[in-house]
Amino acid sequence: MTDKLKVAVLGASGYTGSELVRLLLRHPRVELTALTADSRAGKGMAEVFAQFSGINLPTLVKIDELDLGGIDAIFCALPHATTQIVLKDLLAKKPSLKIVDLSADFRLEDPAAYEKWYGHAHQALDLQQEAVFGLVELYRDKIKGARLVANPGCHTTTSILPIVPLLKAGTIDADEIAIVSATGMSGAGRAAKEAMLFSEVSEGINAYGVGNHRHTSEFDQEYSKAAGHKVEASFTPLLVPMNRGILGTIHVRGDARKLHDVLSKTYAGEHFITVLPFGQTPHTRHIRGSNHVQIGVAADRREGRAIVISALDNLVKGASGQAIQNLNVMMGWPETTGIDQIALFP
Ligand SMILES: NC(=O)C1=CN([C@@H]2O[C@H](COP(=O)(O)OP(=O)(O)OC[C@H]3O[C@@H](n4cnc5c(N)ncnc54)[C@H](OP(=O)(O)O)[C@@H]3O)[C@@H](O)[C@H]2O)C=CC1
Ligand SMILES: CC(=O)N[C@@H](CCC(=O)OP(=O)(O)O)C(=O)O
Repeated sequence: MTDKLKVAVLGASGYTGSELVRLLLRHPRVELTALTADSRAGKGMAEVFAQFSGINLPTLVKIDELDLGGIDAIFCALPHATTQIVLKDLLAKKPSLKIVDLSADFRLEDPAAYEKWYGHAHQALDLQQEAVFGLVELYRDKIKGARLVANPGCHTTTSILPIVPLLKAGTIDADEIAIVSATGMSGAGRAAKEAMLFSEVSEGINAYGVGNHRHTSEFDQEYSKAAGHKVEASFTPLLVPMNRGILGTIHVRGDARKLHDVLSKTYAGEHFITVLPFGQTPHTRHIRGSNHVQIGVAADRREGRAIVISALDNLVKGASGQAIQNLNVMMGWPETTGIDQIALFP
């Protein structure tokens, strides 16, 4: 037990926090030392999530009750804006902490872009500059030496992974990328919201954040870096009445066979990314509960255009699984440690 990394999960009473606890309980090199909550502080995990009944876990405490002396690393699963204030304070108290943050607070490199998309000035600019964008398959080397890693958003992980290699290879027209990304409802978190009630969401599907969803800023940043010039993709998220999963459908201009070839070669050695045979496209059922991403490429009937489809679980590769993959890289552990389970199917 003594050589295990002592880990705290901030926001363990939320969806991504509880998913971290579920996954970390199977991680052989981590000891879950502290769990925090806000309104649910003082409760046991089993009172908040019955799936943890009978499991021995620390009681949920407020963040200011944490004993940092006994903590080596932190997963932060708190709301945007709150996160930057909390992490600035914790790192000032204990600079040696390793942190993987699941919020959007440290994903954008440009403070002006943050201010534009999030409506206020960043409160921890030094940390924003220090943070590494936590998409392991693209930034593995930088993540290795990082103290603070910013896990990307779930919609963005889904559609950055297939498009960045194509932009780097110059095989698609950077001015013609249109993403429609369908998400399950757990992406909205556990806090009660009228728009997320069963009767508001079931038996229907709707677009939201049309033309101005804040994830657009992450696409702009990563697509522009890959292309070497400014890229602005079109992005429309859809809310569908399922619990987990994201399916990104991306329309591009390029030769479908070539795109498939580039993606197959790029991801040939990646454990968590599967490029399906040409013409075959993924289903969210086949990645549910796993850290895997499945990518398909099909030819559009219009010559010179292609359709790329990508699927992942928003709570795993889109959040908590990817966060653990990041910690594994930061610690120099095998990248799949604790997160190599196959999807839950049917
Ligand atoms: N859900 C998803 O699929 C994804 C979410 N994310 C991001 O991850 C983060 C967490 O999301 P999610 O788990 O869905 O959110 P939830 O709403 O389910 O959980 C939020 C957690 O934060 C705690 N909390 C809320 N306000 C405060 C505060 N002021 N101080 C301290 N703790 C607070 C809550 O405590 P309590 O319940 O006790 O009030 C709860 O534990 C967000 O930044 C989100 O954008 C990123 C990728 C995917
Ligand atoms: C259904 C739903 O509301 N989903 C969230 C995505 C959550 C996520 O990945 O992203 P952030 O960490 O950037 O919040 C949304 O569209 O804002």
